[in-house]
Amino acid sequence: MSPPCSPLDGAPDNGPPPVTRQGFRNAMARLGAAVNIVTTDGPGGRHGFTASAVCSVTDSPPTLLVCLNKGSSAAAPVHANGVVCINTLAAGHEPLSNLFGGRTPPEERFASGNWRPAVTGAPMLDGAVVAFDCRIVRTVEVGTHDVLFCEVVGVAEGGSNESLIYYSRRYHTLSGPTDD
Ligand SMILES: NC(=O)C1=CN([C@@H]2O[C@H](COP(=O)(O)OP(=O)(O)OC[C@H]3O[C@@H](n4cnc5c(N)ncnc54)[C@H](O)[C@@H]3O)[C@@H](O)[C@H]2O)C=CC1
Ligand SMILES: Cc1cc2nc3c(=O)[nH]c(=O)nc-3n(C[C@H](O)[C@H](O)[C@H](O)COP(=O)(O)O)c2cc1C
Repeated sequence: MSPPCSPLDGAPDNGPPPVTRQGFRNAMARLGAAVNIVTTDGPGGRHGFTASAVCSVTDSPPTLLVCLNKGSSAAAPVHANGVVCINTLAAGHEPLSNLFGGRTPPEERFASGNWRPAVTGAPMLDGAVVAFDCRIVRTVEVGTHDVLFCEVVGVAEGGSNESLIYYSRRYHTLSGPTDD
């Protein structure tokens, strides 16, 4: 019987393999993830960035985490405002994802899509699969990123049941059940 999975490339017999940045990224490219636009607004100004590194932490209190590159132009506004809205993208939002994932000035990013302020003031996207309005309750610095722990103070579920997924460095669409 064949083994359940192949041996890891480059794994020596006597210890853990060295993992390079590129090796880690290649491995991470094998994981599918929802695509989100994480927005903020307040005294630090309006900003937003595309993020796949978003994860549920606990339901009591309802908390998500977001990993934000410290070098991103969104980092200073996010920390100054202390609030974010995590907008999970639907099928057809690929251009919006690229806009918020590229080196585009913040105001040009918000020229596309319909945005309205959530209770915290962070922009919420019309047509998102779901949007989580959050206050940042804790930040932990790990390497190049800040891990933002975000307490969810409001949820808006959208009408679309087709989610945008990032997998193998490309966008895909995942369909949920239909009502009929
Ligand atoms: N967590 C992050 O900060 C992520 C950043 N990106 C950005 O988008 C660009 C294009 O990404 P891909 O086309 O997927 O090719 P890629 O080869 O740069 O990344 C492959 C995968 O590695 C992970 N990754 C990439 N950069 C990372 C980082 N700085 N820290 C932690 N994990 C990271 C992500 O899961 C990503 O999908 C990347 O160069 C990166 O700047 C993309 C996904 C996640
Ligand atoms: C599909 C996708 C997923 C991404 N995920 C993350 C992420 O989880 N965390 C992060 O800090 N940057 C992530 N990025 C990169 C940021 O969106 C991008 O660096 C930022 O919007 C542009 O940086 P700038 O504002 O400094 O120009 C992602 C980009 C793409 C296209």
